[in-house]
Amino acid sequence: MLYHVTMDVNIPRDLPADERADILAREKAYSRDLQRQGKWRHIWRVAGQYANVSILDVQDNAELHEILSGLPLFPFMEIKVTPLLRHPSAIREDDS
Ligand SMILES: O=C(O)CC1=CCC(=O)O1
Repeated sequence: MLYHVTMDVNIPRDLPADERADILAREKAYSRDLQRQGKWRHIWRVAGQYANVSILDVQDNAELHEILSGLPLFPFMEIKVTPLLRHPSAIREDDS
């Protein structure tokens, strides 16, 4: 199943710099691993915001929840999920 996910990040200003750097490094490794697995298909920065728009391709709601709640930045994110399905007018065969 495909999901459109928006992640707004809000890291507290008083978080120690070394802790912040550690979380960001783990976040990057975690998302890159999922991208390599094909589960995290797209990640885009939202211009002018500390936020991203992502497309995830996972088995079901339970797997999506497991992945999102495992994000190192999860405690500092507001996440919105929209389930997607193929549009009847879509012409790309390799994109569902
Ligand atoms: O910087 C972000 O948008 C948060 C994030 C999610 C996955 C990742 O690598 O960074």
